[in-house]
Amino acid sequence: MIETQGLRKSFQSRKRRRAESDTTVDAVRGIDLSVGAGEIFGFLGPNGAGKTTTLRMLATLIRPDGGEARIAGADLLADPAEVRRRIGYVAQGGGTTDNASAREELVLQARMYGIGKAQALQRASDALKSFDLTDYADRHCSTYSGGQRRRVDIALGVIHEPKVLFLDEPTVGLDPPSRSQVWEEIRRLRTEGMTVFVTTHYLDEADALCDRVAIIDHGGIVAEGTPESLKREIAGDVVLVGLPTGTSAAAAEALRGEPYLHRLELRSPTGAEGEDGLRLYVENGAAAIPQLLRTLEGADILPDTVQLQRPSLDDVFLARTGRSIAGSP
Ligand SMILES: Nc1ncnc2c1ncn2[C@@H]1O[C@H](COP(=O)(O)OP(=O)(O)OP(=O)(O)O)[C@@H](O)[C@H]1O
Repeated sequence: MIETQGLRKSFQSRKRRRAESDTTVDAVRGIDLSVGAGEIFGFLGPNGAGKTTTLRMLATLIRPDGGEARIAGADLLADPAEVRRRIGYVAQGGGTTDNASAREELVLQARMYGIGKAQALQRASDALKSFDLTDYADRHCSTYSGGQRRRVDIALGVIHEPKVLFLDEPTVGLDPPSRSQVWEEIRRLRTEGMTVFVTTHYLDEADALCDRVAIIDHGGIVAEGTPESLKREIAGDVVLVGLPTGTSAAAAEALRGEPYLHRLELRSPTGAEGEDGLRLYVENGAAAIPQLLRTLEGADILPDTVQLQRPSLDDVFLARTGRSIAGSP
């Protein structure tokens, strides 16, 4: 449903002062993607990784500098108007106006896609029902909660029944219940046969919502697969050790070479700067913990905390890039 080869885009960032020269930002550096019909496909990466730029190219809002793409059977470069008819796009900030109601917005959006008045009214009222918005349908959008407004945004994105829906960071700023409701709406669209391409920098969102995930960093894909298959790459368990300040280098030194240890990162359990800790990738966490405690005791180091975790998508990102998504700028 979405196929891309070598898609790329650079921006010239203008000089701030005369003495400075213009610089080129390679926002997307050749991306190959293949998204099947009816999939929820996640595009996961830290801020500035190139997610929005990729999405905006696929949604025909900016022209790629190179590469090719076909979306819902139409060619992105040769026939962007046809691509536009077959897709829906919901931008990060959404598209609702304060002083219009959800019903008015939906009817207007349907009319803009050339749908007749009677049918537009019918589609609006069907959408209000399926997105659970009927109770506030005729109030101004300015009175809606963040979650209600987000549901209106998504309803606007699918009013013309597109084959593919692009969502840019759909749950930013939402509280946990609203977030779950938005996930439910996205899953419902999948059961109706829609293909959904969603960008996110939330690890749990990619993990819980998406059938497949591509992880992007510095404009390139660093890993791709189902959340489960990506996590399986990181064999074994993760043990997070919180340590007294100033002891992590000595603790790492003491543990290096232990037979049960696959890899070791100097990183506090919360990822916060200034805190000491280790992230240990081990074969079997329950067996490794007593052994590592003995080794640390032998080096006169008493950990503050020890936690056992299953690998997360952040561990996949860490393994591929040496950095954490959660700790990236
Ligand atoms: N119009 C522009 N002019 C110059 N640089 C740009 C422009 N748009 C994006 N960039 C740069 O391209 C890179 C990728 O940006 P992009 O917005 O695609 O990232 P993102 O992964 O969507 O990040 P975020 O989650 O913060 O939105 C960044 O370095 C950004 O500063």
